[in-house]
Parts: sequence; C-alpha cells; structure tokens
Amino acid sequence: SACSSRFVLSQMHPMWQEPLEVPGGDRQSPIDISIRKSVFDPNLKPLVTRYDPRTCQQIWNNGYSFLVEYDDRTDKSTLHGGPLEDQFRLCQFHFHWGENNNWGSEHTVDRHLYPAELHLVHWNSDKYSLFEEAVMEDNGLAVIGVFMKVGRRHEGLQKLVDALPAVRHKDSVVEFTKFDPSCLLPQNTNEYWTYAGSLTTPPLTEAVTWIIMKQPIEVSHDQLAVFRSLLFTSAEEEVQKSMVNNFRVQQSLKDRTIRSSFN
Ligand SMILES: NS(=O)(=O)N=C1NCCCN1
Ligand SMILES: [Zn+2]
Repeated sequence: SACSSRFVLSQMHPMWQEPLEVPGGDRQSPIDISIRKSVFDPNLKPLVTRYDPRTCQQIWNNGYSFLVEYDDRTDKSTLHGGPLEDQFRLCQFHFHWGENNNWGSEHTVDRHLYPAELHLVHWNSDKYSLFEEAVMEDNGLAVIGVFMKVGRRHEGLQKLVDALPAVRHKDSVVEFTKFDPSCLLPQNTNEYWTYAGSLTTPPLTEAVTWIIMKQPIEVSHDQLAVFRSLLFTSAEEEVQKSMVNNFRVQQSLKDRTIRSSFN
C-alpha cells in the first residue's frame, strides 16, 4: 500500500544517529507530556475510528519496527473527530519498545516510561490523495499513540505476535489479513492528550497531529519478549542485531501547548 513509505527506507538512518538538521525543528516528536502543563479543551470531541479488517494486508519488518499495513486506496478504515477537522485514512500501525520492561515508549507522561508504545498512522484523505503527499503537509497526518504496560496477555495482540517469527529479519514481509486494530485501543478513547508534532522516524516531517491515549493497554511479559526477538538486520548480514530500543530521543516542547480532552 502507498503508506508502506518504501521511499523512506532509502533515507533511513539508524535510530541512534539523529540527522544533523530536521525540517523546521520547532514541532518535533516525541515529547514528555507534563500533566500540569496540559490545558483542558472542552471543545475536543470524542474520537471516531471506523476500521474495516478486510483492508488489512501484510506485516513488514522495515529494519526499524514491524508495520501492519492496510489498503488505503479507499476510505474504508478511517479516523475523524477528536481534534481533527478532516477525515483521515489508516495506512499502517507499528510499535516502539525497549530491551527490557523499564523503558521503550517514545512519549512519556510526567517522565513515566512505558515498556512499549503503539502508533496507528493515518493521513488526511479529505485534502490529499496519497500518504506520500500528506507526509509533507502540516495537517497531513494523525497518529494515535497507545501506551503498553506489562500485565494480562492481550488476546487480540496474540494473532500479531504469532506472525512475528515469519518477519524476523529486515525486509521480510508476510501476508496478514482480517485484523481489526480497534482491538488494540483502550476501552476509554475519550481521554487523550493532543499536540502538533512530527514523525519520530524519517522523514521526521512536522506533519503530525498526535493523539495520545491516557489509558494504556495491557500486554504480557512474554508477548513483549517476542517483539524483542525481531532483528534490525537482514538475513544475509553476518552480525545479527536484535530489534530493541527503537525509539527516538525526546525533543523540546518549544512554543507548544498540549491539550487534554479531560479535566
Ligand atoms: N513513529 S512515527 O512517528 O509514526 N513515524 C513514521 N515514519 C514514517 C511513516 C510512518 N510513521
Ligand atoms: Zn512510531
């Protein structure tokens, strides 16, 4: 699908070598969400997600994370409401995690680190016709962030976990269908923070309206361990590197306000 953003692969730098300059630089992500600095906005609406599992296509290890990619050629899996004025189309979701359960999320809440974070990536299909186009525009993308904490096994996630050994190496792809990503959202999606930010992996463009869920989802220790069995490296590379700590360093808030949908 268009959103697999293969063009990004060519510009990709390993996480640990931040590019020297980033586009703009005054609305970069991720950030710490300071609860006392966030401002309650009573005009924020409930989030509306309508995901059609039939648009789910494949899982791909892009050497950064693993992406579950959706057919985004029509408006079948969409997001609107919340802070958004337009309708956005789901193109993929992926995760960021650590080498252990003490860290791994990209965003933090009052400096609290979670072991992992889910990103559901959508692009503005009211204003643009391709992900690649929207990724360059300041109102082009909307990413829902969901924190993950260690607890009960997540039954919906398990189908995804079982498919991971098939995409162990960078550039491997496997068919993956009929997955409804709404099972990965917390039961309360009315409480979130939202702010203007950027992609946290190249092209790092300042195109993202971030919507970070307050309520984390629970996944088991063993499910996270399978994430860590993935590799950054392709099958033919001699030295294999385990895919862990694939999060970006936090960025300055600069002149931004984080709004909350709850008091
Ligand atoms: N972690 S992130 O901000 O979602 N970054 C992304 N970069 C490229 C395409 C999709 N997402
Ligand atoms: Zn991400």
